[in-house]
Amino acid sequence: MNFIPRDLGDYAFDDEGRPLVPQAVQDAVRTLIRWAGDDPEREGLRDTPARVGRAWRDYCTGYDEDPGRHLSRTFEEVGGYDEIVLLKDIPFQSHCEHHMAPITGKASIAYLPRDRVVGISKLARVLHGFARRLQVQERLTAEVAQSIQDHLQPHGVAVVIEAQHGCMTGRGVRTPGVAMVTSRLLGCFLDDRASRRELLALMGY
Ligand SMILES: Nc1nc2c(ncn2[C@@H]2O[C@H](COP(=O)(O)OP(=O)(O)OP(=O)(O)O)[C@@H](O)[C@H]2O)c(=O)[nH]1
Ligand SMILES: [Zn+2]
Repeated sequence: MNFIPRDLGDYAFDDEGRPLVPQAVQDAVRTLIRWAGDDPEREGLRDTPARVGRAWRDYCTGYDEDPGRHLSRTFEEVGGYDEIVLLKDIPFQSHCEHHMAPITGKASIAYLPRDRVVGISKLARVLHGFARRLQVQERLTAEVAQSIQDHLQPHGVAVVIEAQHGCMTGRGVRTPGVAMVTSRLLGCFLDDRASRRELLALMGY
């Protein structure tokens, strides 16, 4: 799993339980403020470097976990249920690795259980574990699908993500209102047309 050790020191927390932000991180934010054209010493910006550091710890908590761990607790007794399980339109936020701009969207995650199911919230937890990192949407989609495949070994997995990229709306091409759609289908959803049709109908596509 893709754990990246932070090379700026161990986590430490202040009296209120907030993470302390290393000086190097605060200096980097101060430099960025200067580069943006403002004065990091003016009153309104004085605490901003520490806030930004804490915010980025918060955006990127996915590096602190193996999202697949959420899938380790499974249930076998589900009354013989052997149809598609779909968690639809899960809202999420991520950040693009090119500009570190927000990616906001929704994901639909489905699987066809073989003999084990997971608590349904765990599918959303897996999504957030991969989303709270610097990402491209294609990799996020593939990682969520592969994690479910590896841990549950179901008959099939499908992940469809629709998202808007802040780097396309607030800057650059400045084109709001467009959604990027990505999908990863595995197992029966890839190989079997009837399963795929049923899945896409359930998802509303
Ligand atoms: N495929 C893909 N592209 C992404 C994603 N997030 C951001 N991008 C794109 O990454 C590309 C980076 O392109 P570059 O030409 O290196 O960077 P840039 O000069 O800032 O590009 P513009 O955004 O077109 O101004 C841009 O086209 C972004 O729209 C993503 O999740 N998947
Ligand atoms: Zn971007």
